[in-house]
Amino acid sequence: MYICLEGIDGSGKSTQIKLLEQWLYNCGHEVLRVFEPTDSKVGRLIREMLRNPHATDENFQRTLGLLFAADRTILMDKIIDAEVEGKVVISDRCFYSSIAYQNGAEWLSQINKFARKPDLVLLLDLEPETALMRCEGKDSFEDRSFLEKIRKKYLKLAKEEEFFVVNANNGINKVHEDIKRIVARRLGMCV
Ligand SMILES: Nc1ncnc2c1ncn2[C@@H]1O[C@H](COP(=O)(O)OP(=O)(O)OP(=O)(O)O)[C@@H](O)[C@H]1O
Ligand SMILES: Cc1cn([C@H]2C[C@H](O)[C@@H](COP(=O)(O)O)O2)c(=O)[nH]c1=O
Repeated sequence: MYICLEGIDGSGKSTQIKLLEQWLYNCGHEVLRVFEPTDSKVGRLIREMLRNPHATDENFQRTLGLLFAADRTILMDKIIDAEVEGKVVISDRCFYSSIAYQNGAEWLSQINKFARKPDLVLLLDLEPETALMRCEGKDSFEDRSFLEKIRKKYLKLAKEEEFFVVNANNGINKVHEDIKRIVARRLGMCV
């Protein structure tokens, strides 16, 4: 089972994924936690590029789209191996981040054709204003109007791809409870 948490910067993905990992582990599941960009050479290059002040330029975004696809392709073996071993894979972002953040769904789908689609996607949804207040100015995408656009794209994707939308305006514990309920149902567990 491959589960992905998506959402704009500062929506609480890292916080929730750690709680989810601990809960799944306590319930007796073997878990692999991954994140994108990864800590591969390509992932580290991406993080460096994200510090660029021109990060929202069109060609810069195209280059990032290609690098994210490469980074993701490298990650796939690890995910597939873990699934074969019966682990639950939980991922902080996946292919859908590229669709939301970079432009051009068609060419992005082409270059991501080796990326496995998650079995379950949870979208942590909240207003960019709140997300920005929670962030610490970590990278150059943290701009209100930009995040507004990204949020709209995510909500559109959620309808098209049947994501579970979680209200991330709530407190950490309530968001965790909501996520647990959705994941438990999918894994056939009781909460
Ligand atoms: N539900 C919540 N209510 C209030 N604060 C929260 C909540 N969830 C997370 N936070 C805080 O908001 C900040 C951002 O959270 P977190 O790093 O988990 O988000 P993220 O989606 O992983 O961000 P990014 O995409 O930028 O890495 C952290 O300081 C975290 O403690
Ligand atoms: C996977 C992926 C990520 N991004 C962006 C989204 C964020 O601004 C950063 C990643 O940092 P975070 O700590 O996980 O928030 O990268 C993107 O633009 N495209 C992608 O495919």
